[in-house]
Amino acid sequence: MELWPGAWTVLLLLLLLLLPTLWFCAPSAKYFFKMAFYNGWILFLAVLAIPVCAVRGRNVENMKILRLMLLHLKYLYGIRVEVRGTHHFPASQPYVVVSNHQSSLDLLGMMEVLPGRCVPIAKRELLWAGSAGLACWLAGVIFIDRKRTGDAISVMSEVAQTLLTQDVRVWVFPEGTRNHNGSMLPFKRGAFHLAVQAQVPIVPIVMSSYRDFYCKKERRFTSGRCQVRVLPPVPTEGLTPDDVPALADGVGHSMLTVFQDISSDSRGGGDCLKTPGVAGEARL
Ligand SMILES: CCCCCCCCCCCCCC(=O)SCCNC(=O)CCNC(=O)[C@H](O)C(C)(C)COP(=O)(O)OP(=O)(O)OC[C@H]1O[C@@H](n2cnc3c(N)ncnc32)[C@H](O)[C@@H]1OP(=O)(O)O
Ligand SMILES: CCCCCCCC/C=C\CCCCCCCC(=O)OC[C@@H](O)COP(=O)(O)O
Repeated sequence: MELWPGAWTVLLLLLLLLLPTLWFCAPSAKYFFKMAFYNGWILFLAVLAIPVCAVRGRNVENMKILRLMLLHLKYLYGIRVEVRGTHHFPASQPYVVVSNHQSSLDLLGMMEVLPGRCVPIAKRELLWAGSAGLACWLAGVIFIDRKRTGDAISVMSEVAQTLLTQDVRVWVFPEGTRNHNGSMLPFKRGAFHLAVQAQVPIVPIVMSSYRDFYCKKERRFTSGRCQVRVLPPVPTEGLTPDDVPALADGVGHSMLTVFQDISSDSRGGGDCLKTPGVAGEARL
C-alpha cells in the first residue's frame, strides 16, 4: 500500500496534538505512548539527518550531527542527566568506551557524553530499522552479527586496525544486550580483546539505574534523574590476550560498584524494586 508522502507529516502532527491528552491517561497507556513517540520521533529525526549526513557519505564526523539532533530528547522527556568525570576522556588518542546497557533510553546519556570521532558498535538488526538504520550507517556505526561469533570477532579485529589508522574511538555495550533487570550482566570480552589488540585504553562509563522513572516490567515511564559517570581510563599497554579475562572482570567489578553507588539506594536497581515516590521502600 502506497502512502501519500504528506500523510506522514499529518500523522506526526496528529501525534503532537494528542500529546496534551497524555496527562489524563493511565500510567501504562502513558508508557506505551511515550515509548512509541520515542521510537517514532527518532525515526523522524533520522529522516531529517539523512540528507545532511549523505553530503559527506559514510563518515564518523556525521555522528556529531546525530548527537546534536538527539540532545533535546532529555528535555522532551523531563530527564535530568547529570554528568561527571568527562575530564577522564584521554585528550587525543583512540580508546574503547564500555558502558552498561539498560534500555534504548541509553541514547540520552550516551549523546550527553559522546566524544568526538566515537562510534557505537551495534547489533546488525539495527541496520534494518528504517531511517534510523540508514542514519547510523552514514554516521559510521559498526554493525556486528551476534549470531555469528566468528564474523563478529573478525569485524572487531578490523576495528582494532581502524582505531589506530583513522583515529576513531568506539563505544561498546559489553553486556551485549539490553538489561532491564537492574545490576549488570556478565561482560562479554569483545571490547577488551579490541582494546588489547589496539593497545589503547578502556574508558568505562556508568549510567545510574532508571528505576525511579522507568520500568519496562511495570510499564512505568515518568520524568526523573539519571547520573552518568565517566571513570578513569584503564591502560592496556603491554597486556596480551591472556590478560583479557582478568581485565574484563576488573572493569566489570569497578563499574558495578559505581552503578550501585549512584543508583540511589545502593541495590543496583534490581527489577524496579522501588515504588515510585516512596524513597527506600522495597516492593518484593
Ligand atoms: C537520529 C537517528 C539516531 C539513531 C541512533 C544512533 C545511536 C545508535 C546507538 C546504537 C547502540 C546499539 C547497541 C547494541 O546494539 S548492543 C548489542 C551489540 N553489541 C555487542 O554485542 C557488543 C558486546 N559483545 C561482545 O563483545 C561479544 O564478545 C562478541 C559480539 C564479539 C561475541 O559474542 P558471542 O556471544 O558470540 O561470544 P563470546 O562473547 O562468548 O566470545 C566467544 C569467545 O571469543 C572471544 N572473543 C571475543 N571477541 C574477541 C576478539 N575481538 N578477538 C579474539 N577473541 C575474541 C571471547 O573471549 C570468547 O572466548 P573465551 O573468553 O570464552 O575463551
Ligand atoms: C520502516 C521501518 C520501521 C522500523 C521500526 C523500528 C523501530 C525502532 C526505530 C528507532 C529506534 C532507534 C533507537 C536506536 C537506538 C537504540 C539501540 C538499542 O538499544 O539497541 C538494542 C541493542 O542494544 C540490544 O538489543 P537487544 O536488547 O539484544 O534486543
